[in-house]
Amino acid sequence: MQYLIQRNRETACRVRGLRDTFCLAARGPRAALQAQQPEYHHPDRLFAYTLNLVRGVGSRDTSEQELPAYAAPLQRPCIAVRKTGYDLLHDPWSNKGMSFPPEERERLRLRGLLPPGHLDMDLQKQRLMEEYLRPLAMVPPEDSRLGGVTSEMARRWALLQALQDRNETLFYSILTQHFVEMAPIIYTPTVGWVCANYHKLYRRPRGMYFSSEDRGNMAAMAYNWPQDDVHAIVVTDGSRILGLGDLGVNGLGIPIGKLDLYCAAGGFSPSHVLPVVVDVGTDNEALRQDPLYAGLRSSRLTGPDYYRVMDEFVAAVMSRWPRAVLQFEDFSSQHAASLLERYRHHHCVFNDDIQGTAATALAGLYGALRVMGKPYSELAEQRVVVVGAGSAGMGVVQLVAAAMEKHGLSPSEAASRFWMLDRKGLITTRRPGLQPHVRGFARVEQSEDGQSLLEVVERVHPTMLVGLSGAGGIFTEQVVRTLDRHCSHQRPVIFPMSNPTASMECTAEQALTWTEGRAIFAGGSPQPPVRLPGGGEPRPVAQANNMYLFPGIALGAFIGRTGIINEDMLMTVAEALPNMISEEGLRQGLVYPRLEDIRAISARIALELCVTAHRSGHLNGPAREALAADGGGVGGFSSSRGVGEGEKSLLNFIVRSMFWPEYKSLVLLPRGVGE
Ligand SMILES: NC(=O)C1=CN([C@@H]2O[C@H](COP(=O)(O)OP(=O)(O)OC[C@H]3O[C@@H](n4cnc5c(N)ncnc54)[C@H](O)[C@@H]3O)[C@@H](O)[C@H]2O)C=CC1
Ligand SMILES: CC(=O)C(=O)O
Ligand SMILES: [Mg+2]
Repeated sequence: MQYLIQRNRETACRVRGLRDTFCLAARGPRAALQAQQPEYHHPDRLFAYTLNLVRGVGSRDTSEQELPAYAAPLQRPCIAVRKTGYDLLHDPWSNKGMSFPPEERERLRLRGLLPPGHLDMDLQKQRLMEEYLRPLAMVPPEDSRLGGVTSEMARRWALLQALQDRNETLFYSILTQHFVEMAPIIYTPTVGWVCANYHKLYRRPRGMYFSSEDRGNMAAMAYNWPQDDVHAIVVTDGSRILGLGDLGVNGLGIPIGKLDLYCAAGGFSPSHVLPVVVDVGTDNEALRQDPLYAGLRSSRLTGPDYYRVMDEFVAAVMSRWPRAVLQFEDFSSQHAASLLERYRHHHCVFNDDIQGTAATALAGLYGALRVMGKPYSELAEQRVVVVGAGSAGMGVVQLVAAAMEKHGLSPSEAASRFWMLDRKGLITTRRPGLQPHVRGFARVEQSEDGQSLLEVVERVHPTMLVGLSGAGGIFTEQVVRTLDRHCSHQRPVIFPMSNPTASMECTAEQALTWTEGRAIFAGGSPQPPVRLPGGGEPRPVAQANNMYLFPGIALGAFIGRTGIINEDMLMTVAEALPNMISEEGLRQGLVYPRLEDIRAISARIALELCVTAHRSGHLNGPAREALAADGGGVGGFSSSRGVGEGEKSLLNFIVRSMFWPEYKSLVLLPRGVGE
């Protein structure tokens, strides 16, 4: 028997080169097992068995009586692996994708690296064969909800996704070079289609999954992620993905898309960002019934249970990566604002839909004033109708009102410049159960409660119309023409900001046609240039999307170690962005700077955020030192505000800190070094 072990050990060591592990594992009662179970005479099988003992079972105090129970898993053939976690998933010889059973996920440190659901090999084959036989069958041109995403866009997404899985440096090099062309492929609108179909498109794991079934384990799970130094995390609970509603764990596509922009536009390194979905169930019945759906099939947690899961998640990731910026993305309004309030004072968190969108909308409205040759202070004269009183709409109203106060209005005067509508129409103080932050902007004329958008526009004569409802097409021809007719002393400003394309409240072509070119327009998703009847050059169209700001906000907060992101910072970046519009852009009616310059824009936004943070004592680390130092100049911006010497130095520091995708020399570390 001793001889048998010796022989097997030597063979296994020779074959596998894993002597240490094997020798450790081969101590104890394995000899008896070999005597009883001839299949363990094969070195691979003996090795796998002993390895399993080391990893899990074997950590217990074993005895010969227990051997048959230990032997049970080995009724099925097994192979030896040395890799665990992320490395194992990316090893094609051992990877099983979503077929890893729960005990292997635990033992091999895969927990959190795969969706919580399980697919057996039959389902995996079925999914592949469906696509094999009907390529891109998931793109239904007739599905108006996802309109705007063609099969060609889906094909390009798949191509880029496969490249990103193989070679991130090449992926980001191409993406930064062709940003304007490719942003609609990796981000809105294509990402909306991707999320709706993520359970069919899923190939390789990307990011992390925490679920309500992981309660009690999240702090440990965070260590399954292979990177010790994460700089930015984008998390969703999948409850409100763009204007597409509850998509459960499929929503992970959004944090992935956002972080692609963090890297391409904001200069974060791809190896230091982490996309996450927290799976608390889904109320999307169609997904729950779909055999390929990869998330929990229970209905969504709510109330204290929900917050317990989120608290544990935030504590887990913030304790492993305390310097990371944590961005909340596409949480339904039921939880978005309360989550932000819950964590914003203790961690560097921000909600992109509330805060990033608010700053972007305010920047666009200032941009519209610049297009009209008016000063920012004219904002206080505007009459603003906002359709959609959810996270995004309320965030916008609050920040724009704060800006009006800066321009001299009292809080009540500022509130009186807004008319908010939700799916029940105009919101007045008559509405029961209004949350305090909505009540402050509810109209006091209670008899008008529930008025339609058309009635409001007819009566109020707004100058600015913002859509954040997710309700595609509700800026009808009649609404837009009425708005235009009553907007005699300035051009009407129309921002249908919902995403993806089919959820936009109207298109650029509609708004410009119905107003005969007078509208100053910006839409949530990209729009092609519009050629108006009567000829002339096609008019380029601005995109009112928070992608203009969130990469720079996160970059500034991370580099400046600000610890918080507050309203002052949002206000500053909103004021800075329109200053980057070129004179030609203003002539063309563009309310945002050129998207081609997104990296320079992000660097500048990061600078503005850091400078504001410095004023309130929130700037820390090397960024604060850089601001105090003299430095050389950095070019590339058209800003009306000059940049002082300290700021030049800080801008240099920011630009130098940004990831740039290029191949670098790789060296092989000798064994033992850096381990
Ligand atoms: N362009 C951008 O940067 C951003 C765009 N968005 C878009 O804004 C939309 C809303 O996002 P959230 O506020 O987070 O969602 P939410 O679910 O919190 O709020 C939606 C609001 O729209 C209202 N609404 C729905 N249907 C309506 C209708 N037919 N008429 C009037 N109001 C209606 C709802 O009552 C609710 O008040 C989404 O489509 C999202 O993609 C959100 C963030 C950023
Ligand atoms: C752009 C974005 O964050 C949204 O549509 O939700
Ligand atoms: Mg969003």
